[in-house]
Amino acid sequence: MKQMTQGRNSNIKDVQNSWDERGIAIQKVGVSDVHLPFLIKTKAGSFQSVLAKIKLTVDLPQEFKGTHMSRFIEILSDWSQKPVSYREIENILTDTIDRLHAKRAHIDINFKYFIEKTAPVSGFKSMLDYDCMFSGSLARGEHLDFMFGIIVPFTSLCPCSKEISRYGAHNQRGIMRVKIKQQPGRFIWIEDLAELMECQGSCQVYPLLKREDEKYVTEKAYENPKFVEDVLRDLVLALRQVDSVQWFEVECENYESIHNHSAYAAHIETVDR
Ligand SMILES: Nc1nc2c(ncn2[C@@H]2O[C@H](COP(=O)(O)OP(=O)(O)OP(=O)(O)O)[C@@H](O)[C@H]2O)c(=O)[nH]1
Repeated sequence: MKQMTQGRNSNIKDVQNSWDERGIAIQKVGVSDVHLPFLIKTKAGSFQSVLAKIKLTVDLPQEFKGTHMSRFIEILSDWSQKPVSYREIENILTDTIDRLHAKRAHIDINFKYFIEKTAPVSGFKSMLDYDCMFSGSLARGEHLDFMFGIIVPFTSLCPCSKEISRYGAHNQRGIMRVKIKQQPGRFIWIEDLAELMECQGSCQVYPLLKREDEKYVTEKAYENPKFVEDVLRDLVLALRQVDSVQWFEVECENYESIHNHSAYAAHIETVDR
């Protein structure tokens, strides 16, 4: 789909290329809220077709009036047909720097990714959706600065409620948001990070549960009560164990069933190796 970007319409004025006198270099200019089908590489060696929401930008020197917006869409349209993961993000950004004659390029790709879950007792299979984000920044001649983010749902059961109540304990669905940066060249599969994260709640969530599964998850959460702080701390310990992780940001949020507000905890860490 790559098209000629120059040499056409030489009789139409190129306003973008005209001079700007305000002396302001722009740090990020480009396109946002671009929705495109993208192919995301899977751990199994294939790819998943997702609906991606994309922001792609470059720097613009102070002397130019405007960037060439059409070229961002040319680039994204080309890449929407090739399976993408960490390495391809670097290639997309190199391509963007070259085609926009820029010094730096940045991309955010947000998408829903599906992973098959197996119900704990019945073994029924179903697909759970995870919100994911690839974010990359590249300057000419430098290493890719890549961040991977994922949101994973979980069940939590309150240890205080369990301790003080004659019956039951309040429990709820929560979410963990994790963003990680890894050593250059290292990459963790979405499937592996999701699995590591969802072990940290009182119990995992599943799209499809039969009665025997429902009994199992109810009792499992009851045997494994956790405050939002417990979930966060266990997640921090688990992320420190992933040897390629250099930096992470973690947020946990419990949509409390006894309040109309959430319990929230957050932590940012540069891992000391
Ligand atoms: N820079 C800039 N471009 C805009 C803006 N609004 C619309 N445009 C775009 O201007 C584009 C056309 O300009 P270019 O992308 O430079 O197109 P072109 O000159 O035909 O293409 P090239 O030969 O690749 O430079 C259209 O894609 C419009 O989307 C804006 O606010 N800023």
